Amino acid sequence: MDSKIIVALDYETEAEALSLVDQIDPSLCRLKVGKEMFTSLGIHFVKQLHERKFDVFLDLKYHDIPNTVARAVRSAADLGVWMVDLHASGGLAMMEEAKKILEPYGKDAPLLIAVTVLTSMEDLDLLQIGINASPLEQVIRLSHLAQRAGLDGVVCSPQEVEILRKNLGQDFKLVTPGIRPIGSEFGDQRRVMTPAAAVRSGSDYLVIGRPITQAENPAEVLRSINASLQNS
Ligand SMILES: O=c1ccn([C@@H]2O[C@H](COP(=O)(O)O)[C@@H](O)[C@H]2O)c(=O)[nH]1
Repeated sequence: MDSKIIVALDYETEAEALSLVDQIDPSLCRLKVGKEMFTSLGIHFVKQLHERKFDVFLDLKYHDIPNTVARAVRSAADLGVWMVDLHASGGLAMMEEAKKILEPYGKDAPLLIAVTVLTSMEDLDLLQIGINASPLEQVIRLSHLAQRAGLDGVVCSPQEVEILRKNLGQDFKLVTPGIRPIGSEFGDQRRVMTPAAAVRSGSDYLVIGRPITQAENPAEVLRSINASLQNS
């Protein structure tokens, strides 16, 4: 099975994360390492996941001058991650330089995707940082920019997937956090959807953290979400 689920391993300790990882199989999901675990554990942790044959999405959301971001992306490629991301709001030149530095890696290059508008943000949040556009308008604008830079896809809310798919084609990867199974708490997420609805809308990958990681039996919840996607 090639699961669409990417589990966001947002844990305080390596032991907690590995206790889940060691109960599951790479056919059930890919794994996302974000700022919390990478800051405390670094590449050693990513290597442990690779040793267990999991594909790793390194979610550090780079945002800096083009040279700095491109070099960070190259380090991610050298680490052998499956996917890596940057913020589209860093601009076209930054995204182009990051894409260019991956050319020597050919088919071994990681997927390079751009974060558009964080799924925790709504209209007011954008207004407060000087963006007078709805999240949807801004996501569309930044997704077109990412595609123009040659990136492989974007991170967006599942609520934006249908329209992006029509505009950007079948091959452009749409990676969606903001996934909340019925009955689970939204927490800080705002632009959300259930796993099955996200898949029906056309999401390529569903990033799911707390609904799995904070569950009493995370491995069981992962299995049941996978099962719910079989008929979507
Ligand atoms: O727009 C974005 C971009 C990234 N994320 C990350 O996804 C997970 C979601 O975790 P949940 O616990 O399911 O909310 C988390 O690691 C975020 O850093 C996002 O949520 N939204």
